[in-house]
Amino acid sequence: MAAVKKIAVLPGDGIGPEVMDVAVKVLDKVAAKYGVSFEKEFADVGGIAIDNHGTPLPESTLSLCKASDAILFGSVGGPKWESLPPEQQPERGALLPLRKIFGLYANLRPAIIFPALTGASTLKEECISGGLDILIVRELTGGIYFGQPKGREDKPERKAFDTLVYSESEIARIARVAFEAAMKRNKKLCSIDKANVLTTSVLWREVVLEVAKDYPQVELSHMYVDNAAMQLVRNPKQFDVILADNMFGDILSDEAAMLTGSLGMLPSASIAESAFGLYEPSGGSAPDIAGQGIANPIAQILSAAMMLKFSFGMIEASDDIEAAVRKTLDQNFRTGDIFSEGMTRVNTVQMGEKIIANL
Ligand SMILES: NC(=O)c1ccc[n+]([C@@H]2O[C@H](COP(=O)([O-])OP(=O)(O)OC[C@H]3O[C@@H](n4cnc5c(N)ncnc54)[C@H](O)[C@@H]3O)[C@@H](O)[C@H]2O)c1
Ligand SMILES: CC(C)[C@H](C(=O)O)[C@@H](O)C(=O)O
Ligand SMILES: [Mg+2]
Repeated sequence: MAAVKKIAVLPGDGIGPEVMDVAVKVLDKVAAKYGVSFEKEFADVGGIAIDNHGTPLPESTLSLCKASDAILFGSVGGPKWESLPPEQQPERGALLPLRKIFGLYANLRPAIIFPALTGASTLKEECISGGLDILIVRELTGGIYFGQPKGREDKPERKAFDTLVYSESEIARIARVAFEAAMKRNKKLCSIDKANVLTTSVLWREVVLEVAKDYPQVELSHMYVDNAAMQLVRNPKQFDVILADNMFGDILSDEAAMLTGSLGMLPSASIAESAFGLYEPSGGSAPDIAGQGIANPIAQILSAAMMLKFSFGMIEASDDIEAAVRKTLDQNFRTGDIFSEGMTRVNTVQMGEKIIANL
């Protein structure tokens, strides 16, 4: 019997608990099928933690994460907590500290168009025919999200500032992750920057070029972020692996999500130097549809699959989940966000049941 893996399950806010419920049931099915055991412990994070404990990242939640092998995260935030001081809000008070505390510097966001979903993409069929498979590698613990100083002054007029800073070691380690990923894929890497304006980007390009010397088989290109945003919708098939800093990667991954049909399809893995990781959908708590039971649970389910692969080394089980998702889409089941004429509309729970039946 394999060692028991301990998972800190943090559903969070909005659609988080709705889609997490389904992902946990998928894990139960995997456990039964593979004769493994997952010890899942739930804790509050984000807005719900503010409501229940007065803080978005309670000490008890943090200790649970520290005692676990991985974190399965839903999403945090929503209108209810938006007027709190920024540092006390769910995003800045819980999600960003978790990323920093656990050194989760490598954020992998695969944007895959399942062939059955080409019709759900906003792009013309010919741009994505044959499917699409892009991996965005986003730096997650540096850049403008964390640089100091950061703050505001109110006199003589209101002024606010964030600092964009990157060191060569931060750039080199994320570049290595991207090159390694490219080696396992189509050996193409596009590094995104704004080197025509930003000094950090000049260093970014310099260091990426140095790391590239260790990966002569990888075809490396550089692209300014504004052009990249345009190229992603013009001809997304030119990309294999995209490497980006924290903020550019945030923006481009939402854009890439839409190519796949919906933000509800895009999972993510945030990993540390060790096998430890936090796994969450790339999208958020979707307050506009929360509480209606209609959210797409696939991003959360595929995030759990990434956890099996990257933190637990359970490649076969992970592939199995992906295959079950693929089969369910081939059977024409669709939540509202990816629904189109002639398909069978299902809600969150039903989508989960269909996927589990295909596992
Ligand atoms: N990792 C996170 O916890 C995370 C990520 C992004 C945003 N947020 C937070 O979420 C809140 C809402 O942010 P937002 O509205 O800008 O972005 P969002 O990602 O929550 O929603 C954007 C759009 O995508 C749709 N969408 C997202 N996930 C979906 C799913 N699974 N199924 C169907 N549709 C889905 C939403 O309905 C909405 O129309 C904010 O408080 C934001 O800070 C949290
Ligand atoms: C909620 C927010 C802090 C977060 C980010 O910007 O990293 C989100 O947009 C994401 O993409 O995970
Ligand atoms: Mg984002």
